Amino acid sequence: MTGKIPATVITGFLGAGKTTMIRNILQNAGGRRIALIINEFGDLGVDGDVLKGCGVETCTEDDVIELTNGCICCTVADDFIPTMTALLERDKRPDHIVIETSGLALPQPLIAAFNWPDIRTQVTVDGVVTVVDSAAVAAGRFAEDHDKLAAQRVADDNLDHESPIEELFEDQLTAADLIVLNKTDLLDAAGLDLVRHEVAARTARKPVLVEASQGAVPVSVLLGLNVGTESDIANRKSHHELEHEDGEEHDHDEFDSFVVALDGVADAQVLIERLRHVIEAHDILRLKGFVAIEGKPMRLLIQAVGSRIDSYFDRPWAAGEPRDSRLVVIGLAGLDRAAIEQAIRA
Ligand SMILES: Nc1nc2c(ncn2[C@@H]2O[C@H](COP(=O)(O)OP(=O)(O)OP(=O)(O)O)[C@@H](O)[C@H]2O)c(=O)[nH]1
Repeated sequence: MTGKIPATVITGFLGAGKTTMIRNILQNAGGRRIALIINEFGDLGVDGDVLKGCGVETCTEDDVIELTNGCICCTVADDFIPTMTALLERDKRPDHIVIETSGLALPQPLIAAFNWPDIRTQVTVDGVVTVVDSAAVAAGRFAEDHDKLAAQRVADDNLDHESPIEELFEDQLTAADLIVLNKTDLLDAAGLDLVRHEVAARTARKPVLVEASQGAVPVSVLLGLNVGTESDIANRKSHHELEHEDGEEHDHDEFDSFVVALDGVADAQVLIERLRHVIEAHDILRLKGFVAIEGKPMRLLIQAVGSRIDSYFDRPWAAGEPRDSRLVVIGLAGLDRAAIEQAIRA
């Protein structure tokens, strides 16, 4: 075996643009054989599907491995390590491994897993890239919402944290070797300046910041950082690790996710307007999935981050493929599932 295989960990909050950036990496890989490990919260596998459908020749279905368990950090031993081991046993080993964490994952335990004896000898963390939704930062989505927190505390005595979203955002920044301020197309210069300061203020470390739109960062900037991050975990502790130095497990009770299945949808625009309304009424953080529109040969991909909704027909339904319409909904714990399902299906 020649040197260790570099692995890039791509993290960032729900909807920041991780999958979009990875797609850009695959399209510009320059012949490099890249294996992808993708983890998603909410078991619908939308990201894997988007990437498998990206039509990049160098990226075959075999090279996209999905861990649909939701939280890479909690499943490190159960899922991630055997997946990684199997990948390393393949005849054709990848030149580079890219791991997309779920938008709700703490990257720290994942990075620590690279110190497992079987893995450490064969792979090294090239670097941790944290993708930031600059528009969401500018809109104050990661700043503490005191009213909402107070309401959550009333509902749950055990809430020992500050805002779970804010903590997670900071933990993902703290893990970074490189921070991509994405979605700059949605901001003006002053807004971007504010985001730069806000992000820098939320991590004691000083990782490099790059700005991007649609995750378009040159591959030469993203890959080949050569940091060996697994040897530097002591400097990147999460809030949770700092609070519980005994390494107590964290859980995701703070977030909630479920899938809504729809029957035939007649009009895409009507559905999207309805979704916008539901997202705002129920404070949904992320909603995505595929929908069959009656009479249309293509499936509609829906991607909502907060109340910003993107949608496009991504590919024709395959012959014999069930035309299922399913949307994954993610929000803070306590989502009113029955009301949301009813409103989406109305
Ligand atoms: N306007 C704008 N939209 C973007 C940009 N980058 C990504 N998006 C959109 O934001 C939405 C979420 O992008 P994804 O790449 O799926 O985000 P993600 O971080 O992988 O999301 P999760 O896996 O759910 O955490 C999609 O609708 C993208 O098209 C950008 O730079 N500008």
